[in-house]
Amino acid sequence: MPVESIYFLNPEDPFGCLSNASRHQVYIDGMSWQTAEHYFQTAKFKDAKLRYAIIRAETPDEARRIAHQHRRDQRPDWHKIKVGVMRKALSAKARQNADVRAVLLITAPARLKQHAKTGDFWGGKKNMLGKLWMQERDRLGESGEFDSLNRPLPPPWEKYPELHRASIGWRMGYGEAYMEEWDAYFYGLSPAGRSRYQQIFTPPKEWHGFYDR
Ligand SMILES: Nc1nc(O)c(N)c(N[C@@H]2O[C@H](COP(=O)(O)O)[C@@H](O)[C@H]2O)n1
Repeated sequence: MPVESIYFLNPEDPFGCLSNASRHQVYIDGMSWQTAEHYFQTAKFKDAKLRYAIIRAETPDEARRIAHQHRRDQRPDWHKIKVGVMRKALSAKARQNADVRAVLLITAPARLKQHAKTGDFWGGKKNMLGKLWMQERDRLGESGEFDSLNRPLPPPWEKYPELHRASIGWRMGYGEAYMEEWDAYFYGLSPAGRSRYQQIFTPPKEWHGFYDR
């Protein structure tokens, strides 16, 4: 089954809380930051005055604008550390904001992509921001139900497409063993998890009504 892609960029859009510009505070390195963007843009500099100007910027766009204006004063190792800085920002944002965490987890197993208008690093071809979000999603779901949905057990029609629904193979041999495994997996999910699973794996015509058995 093809994996869908979810795009984000503007904070007002349905998955906009994944944008660094969304209005979610983060608490990192002993202080509170207005947005993840404020934290990220400030981290580029060592100069205290400049850092202060970015910290106090009224909007995340303004923080980014000031940082870009002073590009030449960036710390020399910035390109080596920037991915780690971004990872730290996203992790704090998801762990400290329940609404962001809920949206992030419900995106599974879709691919996350920043719909950047400019640049190919955080969005575009490289899509580093999307990749970091997916890594954070995996970490958050590691021991929980969302991990089961990230790596779902495929439904019987995807696992053994050679067996038609009425086949005796589902009552004997490998089909039977798989059906037992699948039942244990599916009925082990919460009602919300089962509902999400059914959205992801819509049965083909032959298997219509399967979930209502
Ligand atoms: N608003 C917006 N529009 C674009 O087209 C973008 N590519 C981005 N990217 C975001 O900007 C931050 C990093 O930028 P710089 O490394 O300072 O260029 C980061 O939050 C990206 O997600 N934003």
